[in-house]
Amino acid sequence: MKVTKLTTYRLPPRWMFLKVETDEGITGWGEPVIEGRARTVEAAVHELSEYVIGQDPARINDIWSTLYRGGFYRGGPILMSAIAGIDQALWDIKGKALGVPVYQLLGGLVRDKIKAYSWVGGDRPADVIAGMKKLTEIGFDTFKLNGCEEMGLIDNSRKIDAAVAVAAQVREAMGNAIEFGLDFHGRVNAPMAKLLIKELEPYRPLFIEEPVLAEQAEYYPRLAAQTAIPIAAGERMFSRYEFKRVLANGGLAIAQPDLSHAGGITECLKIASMAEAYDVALAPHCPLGPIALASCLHVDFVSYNAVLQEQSMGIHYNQGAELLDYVINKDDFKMTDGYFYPLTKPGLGVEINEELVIERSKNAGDWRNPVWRYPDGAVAEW
Ligand SMILES: O=C(O)[C@H](O)[C@@H](O)[C@@H](O)[C@H](O)CO
Ligand SMILES: [Mg+2]
Repeated sequence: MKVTKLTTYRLPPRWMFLKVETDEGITGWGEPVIEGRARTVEAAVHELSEYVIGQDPARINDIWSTLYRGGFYRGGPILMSAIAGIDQALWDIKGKALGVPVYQLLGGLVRDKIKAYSWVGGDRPADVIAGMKKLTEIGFDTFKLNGCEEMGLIDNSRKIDAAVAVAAQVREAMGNAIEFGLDFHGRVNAPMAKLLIKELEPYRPLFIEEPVLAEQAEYYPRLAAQTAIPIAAGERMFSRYEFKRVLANGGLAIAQPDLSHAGGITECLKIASMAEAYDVALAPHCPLGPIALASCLHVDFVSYNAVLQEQSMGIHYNQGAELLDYVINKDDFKMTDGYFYPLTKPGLGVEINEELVIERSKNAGDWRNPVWRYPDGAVAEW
């Protein structure tokens, strides 16, 4: 079998799908994208396609190594997201060619279901309680919300109190019937992270995500030393080499590689195993679409340390399209009591409505995250 063609489709709300065709009629789908830089990743996918077209799609490891090592320069969000989407599609082809779901190719199920969590509250979490109550009715008991709004390098008590008030309201309204992670979203610098985490301790968030930016990962062990709340990070770490340093330095309790940013299934499996060796849990990052989610689920179902799966149903970013809009086999993604079950169809287990993809890709738009500014006019981390 040989790869014959790579076609990319930028799509609402802010996704990109990749279709990889072969000379035996088997097609694989991937989801290479960096939110807000879809066109850049698209160019990278087509530049890398020179190393994929004409190749045997079964040789995933060799193609992956060629894409990663063959261009001298390596790593980073753009190239690793392009590789991720190609890798996902190659695993999809392999599973379809052999008639088995990808998790069977990776040693089979290590669990029967994986707990999902849902975003509530949007960019500026105010009233998250209503959102949580609605989702508990369909079985969710685990949520994530932004831990704060903009936070200056040194900020004032009112900002800290506003952030803590949200966590206090959640615990007040929901008790310990639910759990919630707080995503600092990289908005907080080391000095304020120490203070904010200390003030949040009494409300026992399930984890604090990106307490500081990934480029400040050396603070993770120092922050972990001051708090019992698990530190989570990984969505802006793009290879096992980035995770290696962070795992070795300690402090990380939950690794959150993104299956569409960190080299795909091939690389994230390695990251999952490395994390397990350090007793670090796996909770793949996934605010994206169905192919990214399916790729996460196959890794979750073969990774002993997988504990939670992010998914974008109802996420504040999904304006213009919802998680399963482009999926034919929607029922396979049904969450029961807040859990996902294995995708058992061959390959990744996502049947893409190609006609709708082609239609909606005609005016996809270019999603951009907001650029926030501090009161003094300087750019703030969003
Ligand atoms: O945890 C999450 O889902 C992420 O922090 C998410 O909010 C961002 O990755 C966003 O997608 C960037 O555009
Ligand atoms: Mg996050």
